[in-house]
Amino acid sequence: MTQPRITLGVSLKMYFSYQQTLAWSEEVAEIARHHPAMVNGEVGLFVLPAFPAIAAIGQIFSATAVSIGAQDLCWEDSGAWTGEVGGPMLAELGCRYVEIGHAERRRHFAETDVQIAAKLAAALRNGLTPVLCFGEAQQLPPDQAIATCRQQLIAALSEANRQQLSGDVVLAWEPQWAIGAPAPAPDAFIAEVCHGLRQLHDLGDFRFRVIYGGSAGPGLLSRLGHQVNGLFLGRFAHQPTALRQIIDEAAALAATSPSATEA
Ligand SMILES: O=C(CO)COP(=O)(O)O
Repeated sequence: MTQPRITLGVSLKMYFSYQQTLAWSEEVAEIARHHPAMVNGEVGLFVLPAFPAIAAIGQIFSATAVSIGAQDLCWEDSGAWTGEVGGPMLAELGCRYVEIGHAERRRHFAETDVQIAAKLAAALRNGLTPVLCFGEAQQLPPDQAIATCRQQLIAALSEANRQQLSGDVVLAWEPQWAIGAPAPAPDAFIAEVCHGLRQLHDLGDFRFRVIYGGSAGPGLLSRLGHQVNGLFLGRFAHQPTALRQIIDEAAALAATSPSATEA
């Protein structure tokens, strides 16, 4: 499948109630139905709600270009895994994306590199595009941040590589210190690290898009230009008007994309 020139993702984390999730999705679907860059596929948007809202927002976004996904999955496909949700059910529900390894899951639920690698393989095995989250814990110079991220990526992709799986993977680089902060990481730092991450070519048989997350909001994409393939949004997409502004910025960027197929 042809990739959008700019990819935007929104994780709603656990911020919204069920009804708030539906109301927000209705407003975003309305934007997506009319935005030329979304209708023509130049700007892609995926939305990751809490599990119970997946089916309902799948209906809301059904006649739009917006893809849906989940914020996590089990590394096993079925069986005695109380409380877990497997990739086959996510695929059945119409998910195209699944987030893996977010810093909050590592921190609060003690997710390990081994579990994250198994989840990534489970996603690919079930035809889901992993949104692989990674990022350095402390502020580091760009070269050290890239080296730290590279190690995390090698670990996260190891099981998929061992099983000779391939496919699209969204690399959602989120410096942990920039998540939930008042402002994103400095523009020049984001640009340099994303450039470095896009130069990593020895990670396996995957097609990567590198998107930045961590207090990303309106204005950032225009400032970064073609240094990134897109953004992974949290709080600053809660207002549909702010998300529309970011989609406008993505559309402007897509229109000046150096490549017809990939930013
Ligand atoms: O973690 C993030 C996206 O998953 C970023 O969240 P914030 O933009 O709210 O910091």
